[in-house]
Amino acid sequence: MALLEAKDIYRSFQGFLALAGVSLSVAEGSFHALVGPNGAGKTTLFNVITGRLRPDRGRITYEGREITGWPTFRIARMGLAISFQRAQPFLSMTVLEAVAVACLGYQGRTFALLKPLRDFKEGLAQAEEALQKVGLEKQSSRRVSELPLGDLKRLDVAIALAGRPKLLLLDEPLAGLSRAERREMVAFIRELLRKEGVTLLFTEHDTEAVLHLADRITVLHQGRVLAEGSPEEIRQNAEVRAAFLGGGA
Ligand SMILES: Nc1ncnc2c1ncn2[C@@H]1O[C@H](COP(=O)(O)OP(=O)(O)OP(=O)(O)O)[C@@H](O)[C@H]1O
Repeated sequence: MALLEAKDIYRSFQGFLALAGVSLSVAEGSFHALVGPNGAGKTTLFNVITGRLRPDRGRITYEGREITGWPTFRIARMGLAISFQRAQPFLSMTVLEAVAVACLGYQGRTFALLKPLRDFKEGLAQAEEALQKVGLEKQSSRRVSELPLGDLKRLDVAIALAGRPKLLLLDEPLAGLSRAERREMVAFIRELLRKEGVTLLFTEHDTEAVLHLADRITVLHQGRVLAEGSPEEIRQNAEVRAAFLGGGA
């Protein structure tokens, strides 16, 4: 069954068509990659799915419910997680505080004058659990801004998992990592999400990692779906090889 569906999505920027009728179906339990050369429209589609951008046309459904145009926070509360780690306010917090604040945010709580301590303690307990899941418990009192990139990416996942999502969206989770770190990150994502039963939709430029991690791949090119299939089908698709895989992107 499809957990997420995008149907015939159009989105333009000042007359430039970034998405020209894209459809995508993410099956529950799958690891689905969205790939394509620079400017193909991947981030724009992510932003439309998560409510950061409104599509000009088309529909997004999640668990069979139409969510097109819903605000991001409402979509997040339905169990569709996106990463927050690069948001400025998080950088000055400790690792534990960043995850705790995210936990409270998912539950629609804030630091009000009344009951803040009890809520925050609950948030901290959940945050500790999330940090253990990603192996960052020893870093919990470090500032987010001091973390090496590999740990920042794990924090990204911890923050997303704190909302107990069904679907996780990761935009280039391996960007900036060394070859060895990328391998480790792929194994980490795969094991953790399988254990948690989380469906994954991700973008990534590292072709080797995509072929290892994904069980379904959609290839975007110039705002359109060029191909869709299993890693093996995509690897053998001549059009894809010409437009993308052979291009070293
Ligand atoms: N806010 C914006 N204003 C104007 N043009 C935009 C905007 N956002 C995206 N675009 C354009 O839309 C096209 C698709 O961009 P998008 O960022 O979705 O591509 P992408 O596939 O994510 O690329 P990359 O792999 O480089 O991140 C690009 O030509 C980009 O310049």
